[in-house]
Amino acid sequence: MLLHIPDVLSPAQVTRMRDALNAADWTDGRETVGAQGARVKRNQQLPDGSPLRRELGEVVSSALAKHPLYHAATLPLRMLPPRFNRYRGGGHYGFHVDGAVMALPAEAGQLRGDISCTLFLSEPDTYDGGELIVSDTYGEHEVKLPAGDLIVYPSSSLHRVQAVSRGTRLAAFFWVQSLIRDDGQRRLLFELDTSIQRLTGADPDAVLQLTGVYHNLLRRWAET
Ligand SMILES: O=C(O)CCC(=O)C(=O)O
Ligand SMILES: [Fe+2]
Repeated sequence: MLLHIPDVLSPAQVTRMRDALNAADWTDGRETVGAQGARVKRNQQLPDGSPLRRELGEVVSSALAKHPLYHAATLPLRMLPPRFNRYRGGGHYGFHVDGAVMALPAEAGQLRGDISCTLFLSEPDTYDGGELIVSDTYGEHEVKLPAGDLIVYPSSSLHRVQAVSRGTRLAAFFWVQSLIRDDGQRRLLFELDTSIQRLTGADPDAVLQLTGVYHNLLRRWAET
């Protein structure tokens, strides 16, 4: 499921983040991928160990923790601390698939990447190109969102970032291991949850029964 989650960061948070990123030291994005990814990746990232990455990553993580739509859509079990990237002057990232299993920091074990996330930090009219293109069984989807908005999509999808021919595209990106590994099951739960929210107040008995169904499906399918 490809889902647009608006307003993860406020305009003030985005502005503060962009100011800090514009003054930051950047490193070659190829440092965090294997040989296959390095062949198609032409962007820059904040160094993994940089204090700024940690500080801004915590702002993103705590904004997500408070976002009901993000929780309903991803059912997160754990996430990799966000990284930050920058594309400009023709920077791009060709078609690739994200790694299936990644190491968590501080030897905290591993994460299975179920869901890939990009949080846009530059306003779309300040750069040309930079669309995230996600390919799935229904074709290719082009995504370019307002600053502060998030796109989530299955990590199993091939995806790429179009070259940025004017301006600068800044973003945060990260991976989530979901309680629900299967994208189809996660989508069903999300649709059920969304309908229950809409019904709330209308028919308390029906809402109670459907809430039971939701939790019992989650109980069947969740892996912790
Ligand atoms: O910049 C983006 O939107 C996506 C980056 C990406 O696909 C990756 O780093 O694996
Ligand atoms: Fe990727």
